[in-house]
Parts: sequence; structure tokens; C-alpha cells
Amino acid sequence: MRTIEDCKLYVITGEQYHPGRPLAEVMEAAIAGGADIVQLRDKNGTPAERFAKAKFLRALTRRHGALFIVNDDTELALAADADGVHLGQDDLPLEEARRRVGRGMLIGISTHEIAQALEAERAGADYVGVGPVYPTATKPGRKAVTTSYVSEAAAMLRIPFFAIGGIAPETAGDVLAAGARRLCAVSAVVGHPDPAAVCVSLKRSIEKWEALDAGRMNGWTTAESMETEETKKSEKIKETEETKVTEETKVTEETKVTEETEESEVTKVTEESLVTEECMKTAAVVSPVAATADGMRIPLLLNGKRAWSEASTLGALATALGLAERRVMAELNGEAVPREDWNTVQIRADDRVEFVQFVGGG
Ligand SMILES: Cc1ncc(COP(=O)(O)OP(=O)(O)O)c(N)n1
Ligand SMILES: Cc1nc(C(=O)O)sc1CCOP(=O)(O)O
Ligand SMILES: [Mg+2]
Repeated sequence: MRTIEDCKLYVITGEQYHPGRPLAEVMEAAIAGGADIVQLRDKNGTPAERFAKAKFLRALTRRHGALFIVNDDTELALAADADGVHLGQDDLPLEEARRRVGRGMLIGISTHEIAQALEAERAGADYVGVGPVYPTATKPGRKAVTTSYVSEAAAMLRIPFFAIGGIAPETAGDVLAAGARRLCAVSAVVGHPDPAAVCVSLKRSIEKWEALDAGRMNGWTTAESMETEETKKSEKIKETEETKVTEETKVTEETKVTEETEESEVTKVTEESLVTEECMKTAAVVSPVAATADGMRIPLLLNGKRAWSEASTLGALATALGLAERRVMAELNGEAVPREDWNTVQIRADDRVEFVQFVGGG
């Protein structure tokens, strides 16, 4: 059976979004498209109706190896043999819910700010919802937390979190760029004529970011591994550097050759050429795997790669990367920033920073 860590796409029922279309058909399509978790959220049904739906969804999810969570109601979760229960800030307190459902059942908690999420983690929640990221008709009147809360959650939580509220194929990219790796949706999936296709699209977006993470973990040196590196004998380090030619670096070499033969004036600085191990020694920029929960690092996209920066200005970041004296240009969110402004331009969460270096030309 799937564990909560395995689960990336979470779909919640919302029968108001598919009038005339059976719950069974919609949720089966969502699972077929890749939903890993299904939650029964039914605010209007009678107890008997809710029990019947819960029993049905339990059987459906079990058949497909997906998890089944009941919203709000620990008794219904137990009666239906669900995998877990989801509780909001105004629902049953987590400690009481744990007492009722025992250790074997998952408990998820809705959170709308980082303090609530850290408290849920401390109190033993198995996962948290982080939202609503965007305003949503499914939860009217609740203020959007925006992607900055997603970034905080990504930097500070150890337990899995699901970004929720206005999640759709159109918004998923920004939410994933902010650091979410798990998404939860209602209307975009169940209100769509083709719920399976929406799930496939959301799942692909998540997997794309996971693949980027994996590439980064191979390509980046973490603070911890730097220490290990430094204890190695210098010959050994040299030997490793000579033999460590990854597919990625090969591609970079090929790209460089092509660009040089085409005599292009500028080329985007690659991670390999700029964010070297020397840079990493400053620990001002660390890979996601080395990020700690001190909350002081700014999440950003550095030359297209996710990074956490302790530097708060473009100038400090360039210095930390060893680029301050090099012939490079800086772009912040697609706009070139003159070098004389680097030290005054602040870096904010989710900024896109590109360092671009001159090659050849006049
Ligand atoms: C995964 C997930 N996250 C958040 C919620 C919202 O729970 P809550 O704040 O209790 O609001 P209601 O859903 O009960 O209206 C959720 N259900 N699931
Ligand atoms: C049920 C719920 N809880 C939220 C929270 O932030 O806690 S947002 C939400 C509704 C999500 O619906 P949709 O995908 O249609 O926007
Ligand atoms: Mg609730």
C-alpha cells in the first residue's frame, strides 16, 4: 500500500461541481488519471448517505491502491475503514483525534500560516494542507495565502504538505516553482469534463519538478558533502573531478562548442560553470537537500534551478558565487540589472535570477 510520502496528487470530492454525473464515475476517472489520495468531503449528505459514499470510495481506492481520507469526521473514518481523517483548524483538535483513531490512521491538518503547520508537525500530524494558495469558490471567504506560504512550507516542514486552493494545470507551475511537490485539488479536477486528463497534467507537472530536483541533487554539492570533500586528499579530489563527467556536463560541453562555433556573443552561464564547488564552500547558496529549517534562506530560481540563498541582495549573491569580479550580466525576473545596482537590489522569495556570461565577441 502507498505511504503518505509516496502520494503526490490528492483529489477531494466536490459533487456540486458535477451535477447529474455520478460520484463514482468522476472519482474513478481521477484515480485513473493518477490521483494517489481521494478525500470524501460532503457537507450536505445525511449520515446514511455519507456512510454509503465512504464505503464506496473505500472499496474503489483499495482496488486501485490509492489512499482514502474522510474529511472532518473521525467516527465515519473509523466506520468506513479509511486510511485517515482530515481536520481543519476549527475541527477536533489533533490530540483528541489521535486518541480516537489510534496510531494506525493518518491525520491531516489544514494550515493557513507557517506557525500552524509547525504546530501540526510537532503534534504528530502525518501531513498538512497549505492553502488556500489562491482564492477559491470551494472555500469562499478564506483569504489566499499566496505562494509565499508555499515557499515557507517547503523550506521549513519535514512532513509532507499538499498545496491546496485554486490548484489547476494553469496554476500548478507557479506553485511547484514555489517549492510544493504535492498538490491537492477539487474543482479543477471534479468539475472538468475529463477529470483523468486534468490529473495526468497535474501529475506530469509534479514529476517534471521531481526530475529537476533529482538532476539538481546529482549536480549540486551540498554543504555536508563539501565537508567530506574537504577532508579528502587533494590527489583523490583531482581524480574524482577528472572522472566525474556526467551526462549533464557532456551536454554543457556540447552546447558550449556549438555556441562558440556559432560565435554567439553571450551564453547563459550554466550551473556547472558558475555554481562551482568553490562557490558552495561559502554556504551562501545551498541545494535544497542541504537547506535547513532555520527559515532564513530565500528560495529562488538560480539559472533555472531551485536554490536557497542566504544573500539578500544581488551583489551579495554574486559575491557568494564568486562572480562579483567576473564578466557577467545579471537578470532579475527577466530584467537586466546594471552592475552598479547589484548591491541595492533585494532578492525576494521566488525571484528568478540569471547570471549570463560573455563568451567571445568583441
Ligand atoms: C487536504 C485538505 N486540506 C485542507 C482541507 C480543508 O479543511 P478545513 O479547513 O477543515 O475545511 P473543510 O474542508 O472542512 O471545509 C481539506 N479538507 N483537505
Ligand atoms: C477544502 C479546501 N480547503 C482549503 C484550505 O486552504 O484549507 S482550500 C479548499 C478548497 C480547494 O478547492 P479548489 O481546488 O476547488 O480550489
Ligand atoms: Mg474541516
